[in-house]
Amino acid sequence: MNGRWSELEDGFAAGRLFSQGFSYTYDDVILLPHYIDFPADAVDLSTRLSRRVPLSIPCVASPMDTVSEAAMAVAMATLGGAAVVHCNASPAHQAAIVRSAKSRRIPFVTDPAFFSPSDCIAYDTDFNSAPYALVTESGTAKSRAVGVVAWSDWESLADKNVPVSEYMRPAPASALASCDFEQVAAFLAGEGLEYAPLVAEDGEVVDLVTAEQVQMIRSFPKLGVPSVGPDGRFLAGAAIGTREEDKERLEHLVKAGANVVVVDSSQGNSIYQIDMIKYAKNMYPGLDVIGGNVVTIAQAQNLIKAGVDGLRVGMGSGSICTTQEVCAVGRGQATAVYKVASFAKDHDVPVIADGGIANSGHIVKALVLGASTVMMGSFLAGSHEAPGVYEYQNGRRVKKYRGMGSLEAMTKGSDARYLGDTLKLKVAQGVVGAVADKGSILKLIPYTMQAVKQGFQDLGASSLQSAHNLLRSDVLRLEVRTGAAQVEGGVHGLVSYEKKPF
Ligand SMILES: NC(=O)C1=CN([C@@H]2O[C@H](COP(=O)(O)OP(=O)(O)OC[C@H]3O[C@@H](n4cnc5c(N)ncnc54)[C@H](O)[C@@H]3O)[C@@H](O)[C@H]2O)C=CC1
Ligand SMILES: O=c1[nH]c(=O)c2[nH+]cn([C@@H]3O[C@H](COP(=O)(O)O)[C@@H](O)[C@H]3O)c2[nH]1
Ligand SMILES: [K+]
Repeated sequence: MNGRWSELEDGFAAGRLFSQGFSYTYDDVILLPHYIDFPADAVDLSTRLSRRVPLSIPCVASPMDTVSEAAMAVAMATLGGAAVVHCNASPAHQAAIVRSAKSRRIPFVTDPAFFSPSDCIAYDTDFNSAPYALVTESGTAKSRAVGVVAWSDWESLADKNVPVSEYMRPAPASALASCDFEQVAAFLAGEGLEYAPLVAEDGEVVDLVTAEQVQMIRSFPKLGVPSVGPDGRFLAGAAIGTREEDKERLEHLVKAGANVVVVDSSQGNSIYQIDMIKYAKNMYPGLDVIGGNVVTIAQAQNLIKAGVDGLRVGMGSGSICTTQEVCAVGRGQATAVYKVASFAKDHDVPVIADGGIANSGHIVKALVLGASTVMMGSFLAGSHEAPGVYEYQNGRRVKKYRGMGSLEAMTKGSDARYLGDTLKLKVAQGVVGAVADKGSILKLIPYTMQAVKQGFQDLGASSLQSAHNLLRSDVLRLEVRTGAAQVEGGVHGLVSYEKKPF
């Protein structure tokens, strides 16, 4: 071309596209197809969450109190991804969530209610929306199971004021919490049981598994290669803040077996975070520490210098985020991911593209632009595995989803993060909302990963490494979509339609 413009040059290389002074988000850009010489099923999406934490799929659940607790952690680990347990709880409570997730090898948590034989059950809600509750000697998980109360038996009682010992069913044989899904399924089938307590080695009753749950899991796509830590148990991440008291939180989490910690902040390039990273790396050299959030190379540089093993990228891109409106600071997510990943790759630091993921195409774009994983809040909120209960809004089944910087989340209970700030004025950087019921992520994520594989196939990328090679060698070509091109790229011109992705 001899430096001259050529009409045969097609699309832009990422380096050129992202250096023109625009802040682009996923919807602004489109990837041009390349050459297919392998089937979509041959695409390998295995990756790393951080330097020493491998995953078999590039999906991470956000550390938010309407997204990541034990049920999300075990489901994500089962699928080969990971969840980061939120820190909007006391250190002991957060550690208990991590412990609960790591105490089992099955993809679900039912959180049954516990009663002692002398208890009377007054309300339907005492069953935690489950068909069965457990009866133990002391009425807590830490004693021997003596029976099971079926909601249907309780419901048919004329007088609810009788102790459960009078109508409970005898406790069936227990399954060991160390059993994986297939072993639990075989145990229930072998014993001909409808349900069985799941009991840890120390005798603690962990859960109540039912044949119905086993049937439901069987109706989902085949489970992938699970994420298991060096301890042989499900992988679980956990978030911490940057206050002095977060050092004690960190100790609780390490004792509970957290495999990786995320220092959770909207602006990670701070003296507080750098000090916390250095402290955590010094105290627990075997623990991977992820820093963030960052959106620029300068921010990333400081955290990498402090010793992070992973970087969380995104400021204001989240569905519940108002940071860009409130503070005027942030960056378009496609630009942020590309820029930070371009720097982090030379330091072997994996990048998590955090926030703004609304569909599988956004995941493809994030990964191809250099991220190793995507972190999702709204995409996973509203699922069976997300904390909270379903309610109805205008006839739609929804679950609450809220920003961790919303007033409601900031002032929740004993939120230690803001205790020191009681005299300061609090300004929200997030909203409280609701998202539609998404069913189980054990179904949603496998279908989403299949869609991502199809995107990779169109690009001629058989793995994340190969996608990153195409990006860095400028073989990958992109363009910015005009407003009209974005409309054209969506469904348009129909009187009505139903969007049923799978
Ligand atoms: N990714 C995003 O775009 C955003 C995320 N969020 C989420 O909201 C939650 C809260 O985020 P932030 O408000 O950024 O939390 P943060 O804990 O980083 O900051 C809260 C305030 O405390 C100050 N602070 C932190 N450590 C301190 C220390 N040791 N001494 C004195 N002051 C200290 C900070 O400077 C800031 O003013 C997080 O879960 C975060 O992920 C909030 C806004 C934007
Ligand atoms: O500006 C913000 N105010 C908030 O209150 C807030 N809470 C979470 N986050 C960030 O949003 C990410 C999840 O975004 P999505 O719902 O789009 O997946 C999360 O992973 C966070 O990075 C917040 N950002
Ligand atoms: K936003």
